[in-house]
Amino acid sequence: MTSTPSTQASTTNTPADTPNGRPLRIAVPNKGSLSIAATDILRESGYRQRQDTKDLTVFDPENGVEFFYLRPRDIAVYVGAGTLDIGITGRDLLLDSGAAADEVRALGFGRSRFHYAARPGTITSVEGLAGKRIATSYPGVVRRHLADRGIGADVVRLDGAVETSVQLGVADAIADVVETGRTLRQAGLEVFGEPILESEAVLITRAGEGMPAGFDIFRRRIEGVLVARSYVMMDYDIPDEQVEAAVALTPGIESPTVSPLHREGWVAVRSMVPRDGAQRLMDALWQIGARGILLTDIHACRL
Ligand SMILES: Nc1ncnc2c1ncn2[C@@H]1O[C@H](COP(=O)(O)OP(=O)(O)OP(=O)(O)O)[C@@H](O)[C@H]1O
Ligand SMILES: O=P(O)(O)OC[C@H]1O[C@H](OP(=O)(O)OP(=O)(O)O)[C@H](O)[C@@H]1O
Ligand SMILES: [Mg+2]
Repeated sequence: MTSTPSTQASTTNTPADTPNGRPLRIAVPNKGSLSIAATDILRESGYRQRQDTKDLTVFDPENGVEFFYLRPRDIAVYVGAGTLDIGITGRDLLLDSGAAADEVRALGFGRSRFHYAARPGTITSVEGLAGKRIATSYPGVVRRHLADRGIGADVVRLDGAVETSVQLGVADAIADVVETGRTLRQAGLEVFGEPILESEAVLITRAGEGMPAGFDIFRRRIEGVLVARSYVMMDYDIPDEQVEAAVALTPGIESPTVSPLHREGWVAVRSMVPRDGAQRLMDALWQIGARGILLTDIHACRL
């Protein structure tokens, strides 16, 4: 990818400058596996998002940001060129683009592995790829992976449905995104070798530049939502003599809140706990005498 695309905001809500200078410009996947989860996290972070999947841009003047809905593959190119300040894209797409953009935060959705695969028994190791044809939509990632290992192979670039290329005789092996493995099985292919990389959605900014103005607030909002998703609030009542044992089980992020109860000899404890394992924690608290144990969702936070 060598060209630098220009941004063309072509909706009616083109922004004027915000009072604090120009808005922060953020690239969001317009379709594909990352699109819905990306707009969900932005909406939960309090940003205005598009109502219609055909909208190309959304201006959010209250928050001083403008969103550009772009092909996920192009997002790193815009951010690397400095045309846009921040992007949400896949780590694999960022690496494939070779753009001058850096991953600043993993976002915990759009997880996948990138693997080589072939018909069982034909190619069973990365070394076995020497002299073969490998079909992929990620030629940058694959060429680098092969070059690092000194393996010469012919990389065939396809836009999608890469798994079918072996059956059609276009390639001997493929390198592609694997999520459940269903597509590979359907095509009669099997992965071999270690995963080439593990990917998920990431926040990216331009490499070598300081963080763009306004980035701190944006990042804090996103982090607030991610923490809120992975933690729950736990409340319980416990006899005084068991408080230390209970607090050891639920240490919270900084320190749990312990408040007096009207009932003599008892206190109420409130603490954030990881969502995973919260039920086991409730069992353990019950065992040591806690009662009235409540779990509630957190929608957003600043820690
Ligand atoms: N099951 C999946 N299939 C494809 N990409 C996935 C999957 N799960 C996660 N991803 C991630 O989504 C990004 C690819 O997004 P992209 O929109 O280009 O492909 P897509 O979901 O295949 O969309 P489309 O094929 O409709 O263009 C990559 O970062 C990839 O790792
Ligand atoms: O392991 P799985 O759960 O089967 O998912 C992985 C498949 O999904 C994606 O294809 P997509 O449907 O996006 O079609 P495409 O190849 O045309 O992009 C990806 O390219 C793999 O083919
Ligand atoms: Mg696809």
